[in-house]
Amino acid sequence: MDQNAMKDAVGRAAVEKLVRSGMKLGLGTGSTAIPAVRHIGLLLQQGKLTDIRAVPTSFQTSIECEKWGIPLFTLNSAEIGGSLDLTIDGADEVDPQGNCTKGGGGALLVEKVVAYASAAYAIVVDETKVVGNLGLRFPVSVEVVPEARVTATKALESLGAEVALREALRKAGPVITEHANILLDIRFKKPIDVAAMETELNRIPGVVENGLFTRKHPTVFVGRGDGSVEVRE
Ligand SMILES: O=C[C@H](O)[C@H](O)[C@H](O)COP(=O)(O)O
Repeated sequence: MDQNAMKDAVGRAAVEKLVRSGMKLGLGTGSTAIPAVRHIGLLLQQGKLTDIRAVPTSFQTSIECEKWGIPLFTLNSAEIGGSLDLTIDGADEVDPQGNCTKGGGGALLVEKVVAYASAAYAIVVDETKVVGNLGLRFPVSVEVVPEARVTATKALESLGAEVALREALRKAGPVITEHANILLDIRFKKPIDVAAMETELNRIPGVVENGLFTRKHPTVFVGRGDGSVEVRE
């Protein structure tokens, strides 16, 4: 089974197991979360799901919801009231405890606000994302105000990280996030205390948010090459 089919299968499995009519849902970003969004859209169109109120985590997710007619709100909307029943999202890496890193698609800021406002949290990944320790192979994303690029880089290096400014692919210059910030990609040479590091990174002046997600205990859906989906509660 190829990776796209795996992502479809894992997204569908999470929706089938967890999404119910009447829910206030946070919807994630990226190539693994979007198939879950599509499946919700399909179930709505088929009348198998009703009364879904969705909060998207990015421009990409909003567009997908618009395509499917999924009713969109913000966390501030009266219909949402700042709390969600469930959020389904992807991840860059996930460890055996369910801690994860996010932000490979640049959407970590709203993703974290939405995740931490959700009663239940589900992560959908393919098996290549499961690691023993976070941040050694795939970098941890750190969203920083542009004015703090150099000072934040120095502070991150003093925490033992290798730091790289995320460059845009088809534009000269850095990636600019949906909130007009830059992204620093940081990689560690040895295992870190992920919960402590999530707090520590946000203490650096100019850091808006970081891609370590350690304060929720998600249900993790892992798509495997043989087409099966493992559910880790
Ligand atoms: O900023 C993007 C998000 O955190 C994504 O959920 C994460 O990067 C995983 O994306 P994908 O499923 O495309 O690998």
